[in-house]
Amino acid sequence: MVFLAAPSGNKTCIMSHDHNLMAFEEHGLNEEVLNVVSKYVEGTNVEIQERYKSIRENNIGRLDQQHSKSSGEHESPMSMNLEKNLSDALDSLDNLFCRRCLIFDCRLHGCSQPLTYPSEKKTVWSEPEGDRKPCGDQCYLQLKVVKSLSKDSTPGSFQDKKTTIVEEADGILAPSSSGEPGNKSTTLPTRVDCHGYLNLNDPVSDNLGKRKVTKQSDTAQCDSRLPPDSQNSCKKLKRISDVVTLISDNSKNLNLGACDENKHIDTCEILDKSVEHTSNKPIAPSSTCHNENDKGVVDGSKAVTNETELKNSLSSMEEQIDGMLGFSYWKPLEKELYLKGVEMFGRNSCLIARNLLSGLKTCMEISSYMHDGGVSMPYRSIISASSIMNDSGKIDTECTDQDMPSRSRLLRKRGKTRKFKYSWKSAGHPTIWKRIADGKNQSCKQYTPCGCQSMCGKECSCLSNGTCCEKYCGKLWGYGWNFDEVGLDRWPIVQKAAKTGSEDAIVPRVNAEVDNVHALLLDVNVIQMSVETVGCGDGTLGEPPRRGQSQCGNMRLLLRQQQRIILGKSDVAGWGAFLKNPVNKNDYLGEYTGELISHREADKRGKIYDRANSSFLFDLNEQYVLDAYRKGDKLKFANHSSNPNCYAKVILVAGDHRVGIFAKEHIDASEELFYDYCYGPDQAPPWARKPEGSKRDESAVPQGRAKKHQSH
Ligand SMILES: C[S@@+](CC[C@H](N)C(=O)[O-])C[C@H]1O[C@@H](n2cnc3c(N)ncnc32)[C@H](O)[C@@H]1O
Repeated sequence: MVFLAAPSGNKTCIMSHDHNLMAFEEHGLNEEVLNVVSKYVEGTNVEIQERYKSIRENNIGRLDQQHSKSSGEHESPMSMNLEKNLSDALDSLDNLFCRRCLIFDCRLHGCSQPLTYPSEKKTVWSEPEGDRKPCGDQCYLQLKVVKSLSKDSTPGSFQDKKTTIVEEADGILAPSSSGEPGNKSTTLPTRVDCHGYLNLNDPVSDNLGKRKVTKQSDTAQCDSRLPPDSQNSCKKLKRISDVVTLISDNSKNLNLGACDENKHIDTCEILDKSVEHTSNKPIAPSSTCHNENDKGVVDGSKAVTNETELKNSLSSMEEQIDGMLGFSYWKPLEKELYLKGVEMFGRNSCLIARNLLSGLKTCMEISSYMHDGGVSMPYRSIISASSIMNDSGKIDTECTDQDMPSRSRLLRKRGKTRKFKYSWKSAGHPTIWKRIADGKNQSCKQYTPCGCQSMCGKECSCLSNGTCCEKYCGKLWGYGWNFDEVGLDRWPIVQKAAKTGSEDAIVPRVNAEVDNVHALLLDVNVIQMSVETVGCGDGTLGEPPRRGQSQCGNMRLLLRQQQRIILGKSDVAGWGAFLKNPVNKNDYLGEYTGELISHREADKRGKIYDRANSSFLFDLNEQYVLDAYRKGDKLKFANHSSNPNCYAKVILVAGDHRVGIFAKEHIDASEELFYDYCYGPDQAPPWARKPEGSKRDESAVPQGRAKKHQSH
């Protein structure tokens, strides 16, 4: 029984806790449950019982109503309620969780980011599979350790016993492939504890040898001439028989860890009964399962007269077994979280476990579920009450990643009409990416360095790609590395080297492979730089780089090399931004930051802001608007002027559009900063309208680029 309440010592109000309610719903209102719950919540058993009853009475009408509407899913009202809450919570997760930064409410990448598919996910931020480190004791990668151990095995080792369990650990095979010759069959953890994972540290794991493990050829022995349904039933049957055999064989030796030994024995008894029950079902000759291992478990020679009955029987039996073993029984809530995890992180059980199923399922369990057709399980529950068959009679474990129904399809099947948020077309990419998608910038990639051997000029590929120089640009690789990569303590050395060009601290020629450069930079003794070739342009879209600068212009935003800004009472309106130290023309002053919101959202907010005659909206690109009302830096207080001393520029930095504020001229210390909000024609509020006859300052922000949102 899993209780999700606060741990003891931090008692919580039971009846406000859906989870505890669920416990009663699931396990009944008996003494044992009450005892457990009372450990976590205030009150005596009687009080808890009474409170539960009263809350249930209050809720039951509403919940039952919901329940009766459900289409054949046999879930408790409480769990449905939980699912509903979960669905709401997942909505926020969808909207607010940044797939790139892996934080909530990231201000660089905006809301409702597009779904990232596993294949894409890996290239964006996941480590390659091979480099991945186990996420913990219960990581599925731990099974790889077994695999590597087994390679060096002596007689009696895992490999020697031809177990396929270690192969499963690779997380490659889905049960769907199990029927093909040469493929590995579904396997089970050798040592099953309450959580159903393999405890490699336990000598009991050696019991693997006693298990009648499924051999590679087992599944192939299912008659390939049988119809798919029968073959799959056969495989399913075998899997169950494996479990039973495993349990039976090891029942005396297995230490179930936290499990009660008696409970385990009970489990075996029940399993035996289940098996008996199943084996009594006649099996058709055509469905014969010629598996030696199944002997004594399922009589493969008997005829099936009612295949549906068999399937149902298998289904319920497997559920029963799964539930008892605890490792593959997935509650609707967990399935939902799992599905969401796959959407967000791809088939990465480590990340799913850590981010979405922490405390509910281990990485190994998730991995096993994933490769056991788990991806399709929620689908299964929607289509059919049976846990085996779907509408078309295909066994669901046949579903692969590609088969996985999209969330929208799931929702449609549930009768919901929520708008599908994740489509490739509605992707919230910055404008430049859209242009790439339109085919206008085919060669542009996010981190493609320009490779200019000397000062970037008009020929710089960054410019022709429509993107700015990024951190790997040019010869001055050192400047392309941020603090995280070089190390904060070493960065000043790199900077100094870049500025002075002193050859004692540095040696040119760092334009090697990126990885090598990384390595070189970590050891500053061997850093080599070509200092005379600094400068990759200032990263402004479409603008040629500036020559003669002592450093690469586009690094300033990235490196946050900004001026000190002071907040003070404006000479013009409300608060204003002031400069602490003097700056020169074109110096970078700082960034205009805020919440990244859609234009639609900005329109809504703009109406509200306009009523207060104070707006912090800034049009970033075709997709996004920055709203600095709640978030942002001091520069958000810079006021508008048609004759400003600053200008704002949208710059593409490492794939993100960001707004830099630059000095339009020399500015003295303590001066107030102004820039042109660039309101569109006829849209400027009265205070932003130019006096009659005055000429617009065309050198300011280009029209349609960095401009205040058109609300006034
Ligand atoms: C981004 S805020 C600037 C900070 C603002 N002064 C404050 O105290 O919060 C923009 C708002 O400041 C006011 N504002 C900015 N420039 C102005 C100007 N030149 N004249 C009058 N009001 C101005 C407008 O209300 C505008 O919506």
